[in-house]
Amino acid sequence: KVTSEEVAKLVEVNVPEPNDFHGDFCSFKYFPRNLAVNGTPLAVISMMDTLGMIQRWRISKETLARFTLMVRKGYRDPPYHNWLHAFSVTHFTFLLLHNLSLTNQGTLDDLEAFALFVASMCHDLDHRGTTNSFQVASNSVLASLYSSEGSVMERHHLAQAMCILNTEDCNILETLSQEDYTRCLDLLRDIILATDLAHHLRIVNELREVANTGYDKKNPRHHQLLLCLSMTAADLSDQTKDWQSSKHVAELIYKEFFTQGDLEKAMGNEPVEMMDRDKAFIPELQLGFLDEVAVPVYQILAQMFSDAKEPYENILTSRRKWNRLHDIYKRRKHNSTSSLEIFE
Ligand SMILES: Cc1nc2ccc(C(=O)N[C@]34C[C@H]5C[C@H](C[C@H](C5)C3)C4)cc2n2c(-c3ccccc3Cl)nnc12
Ligand SMILES: [Mg+2]
Ligand SMILES: [Zn+2]
Repeated sequence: KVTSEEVAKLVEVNVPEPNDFHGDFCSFKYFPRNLAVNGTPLAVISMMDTLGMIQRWRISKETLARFTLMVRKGYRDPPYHNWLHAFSVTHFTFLLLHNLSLTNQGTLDDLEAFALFVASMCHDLDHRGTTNSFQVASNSVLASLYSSEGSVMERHHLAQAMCILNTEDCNILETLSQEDYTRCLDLLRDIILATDLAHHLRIVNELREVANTGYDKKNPRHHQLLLCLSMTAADLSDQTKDWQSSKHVAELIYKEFFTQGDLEKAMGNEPVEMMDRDKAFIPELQLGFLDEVAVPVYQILAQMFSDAKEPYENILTSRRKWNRLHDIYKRRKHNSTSSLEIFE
């Protein structure tokens, strides 16, 4: 799947500093989707090197190169849930670990940080651009495998990550002790399953509790909750960038949603409004998602870590812009506007 030439090219070149990719690379305002896609494998290696993970876990550069290329190849090309999404999620995880210094003061231990980074890369592997409920409704193979446990897609992403780790010369965990190896797989499982937003909604009250009482580094449950919060914050991080970038990403997401809605109609099923291009009013749907799901994530994070204020302020700005768009389009009478017209 990955040629030895591709691997050799990645191994031979010097590992650049993060700022060699862009002056703002280490800042929360940087939009990682602007990086040329052929530069992303090297950027992943540069981020891991900067976080000290290559040395700490004695990862061979060749194994890391092959693993990174295999993960990139493990993504399909739907409008949103592709490798560029996984890369942008991984970049935000890098920002959290690097800018909040989560491992220097023991907020997270080294193995948790490493698992969070690897999970970010792998968390949407082999995504088909359809939701968990669509798997069940369409009786997909993945639903037959996982629907009894729930989080169908997330269990598949985890299985794909395990497959890559079990592939010859791709196992970046091979140098870990038996104890660290076992714990790392458990962490990868918990973190990837936590990317199901239904799971996030189940723990969000507990997250608020921790933010109010204060994070306790001695409490293993607080470590677990912070890993889930960090993963969700990374997964939604496109909404914490500048307005034009956030709007462009929302366009990709609704392209995916509406394609699923078209499929559901073709199957004779009624899609939910969010997936129905004839019914969706995107500014309203976006405001709902920001208020009910996304903004609280960064509010809780900023409450726990003062250095995480910037993404919270950015998503509030983004919300204000969606609100303005909502009012402009709500006032216009012709409600036959095509739902994607707002992206013109
Ligand atoms: C901008 C933006 N909008 C989004 C609007 C809506 C939803 C969404 O899944 N809604 C819900 C609404 C209820 C309660 C739960 C479970 C289901 C039922 C479906 C969530 C996601 C959105 N999303 C994501 C994203 C994050 C993780 C997985 C998939 C995706 Cl697409 N990343 N960015 C965005
Ligand atoms: Mg996902
Ligand atoms: Zn994702």
